[in-house]
Amino acid sequence: MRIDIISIFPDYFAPLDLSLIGRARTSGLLDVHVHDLRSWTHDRHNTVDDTPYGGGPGMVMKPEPWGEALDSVIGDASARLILPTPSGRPFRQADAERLAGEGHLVFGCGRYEGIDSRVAQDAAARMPVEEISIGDYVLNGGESATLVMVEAITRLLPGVLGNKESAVQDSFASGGMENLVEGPVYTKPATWRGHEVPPILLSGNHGAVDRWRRDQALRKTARNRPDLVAAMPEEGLDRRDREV
Ligand SMILES: NC(=O)c1ccno1
Repeated sequence: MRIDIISIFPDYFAPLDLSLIGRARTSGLLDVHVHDLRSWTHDRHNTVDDTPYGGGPGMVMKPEPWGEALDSVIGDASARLILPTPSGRPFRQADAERLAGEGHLVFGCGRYEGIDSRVAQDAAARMPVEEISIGDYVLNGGESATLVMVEAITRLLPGVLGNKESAVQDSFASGGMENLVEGPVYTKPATWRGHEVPPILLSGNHGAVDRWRRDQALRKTARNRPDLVAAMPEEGLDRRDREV
């Protein structure tokens, strides 16, 4: 997968050199290019914003630099443009799984009051454009949201996680964890400050452990995310599952 990120703060993406993503880049599993939007400005102040038409507070990002940046970055027709914005569709694990199947993603990080809307309109004439929100809150720009989405997406690429099974058991993962969050996890020592690891986990009975883990996932989901329990298909739950 190739990922291009356009931002006025390219240094924001230094974390993409670290840990699993950094190793995926080094190994060639992932090809990430970060671009400074100001590279596509032509005035001595490298201007990227201006006052909004119609008045109002703040500044809007000018379309010209974005248009030139996207023209330059998006060579192939298969690219998909992602625009992080609080007004976008909610980002879910299913989206991370879907986008992990793409060959080329381009993230456009807006700042100020946002990017002139004609940029997305112009881009949509030649590629899929998705406005996506990582949550119902406002950030100072799209950079943090891009980091979140890049991590959620690229960790699913084959070979990035040490054990691909862990992705299958993740909260919200398709294939059995939709609408569920993971239950509690434990490791050695078996006793710590008087707290015991649940004996079932020491039993060696894998079937019983799997059932216990499923039950704990349901209980934690009911406690922390009753909205997900409400969304579960009725046939997947008995009354007990809905209780904490
Ligand atoms: N909630 C979001 O995804 C977002 C992106 C930029 N500002 O907020």
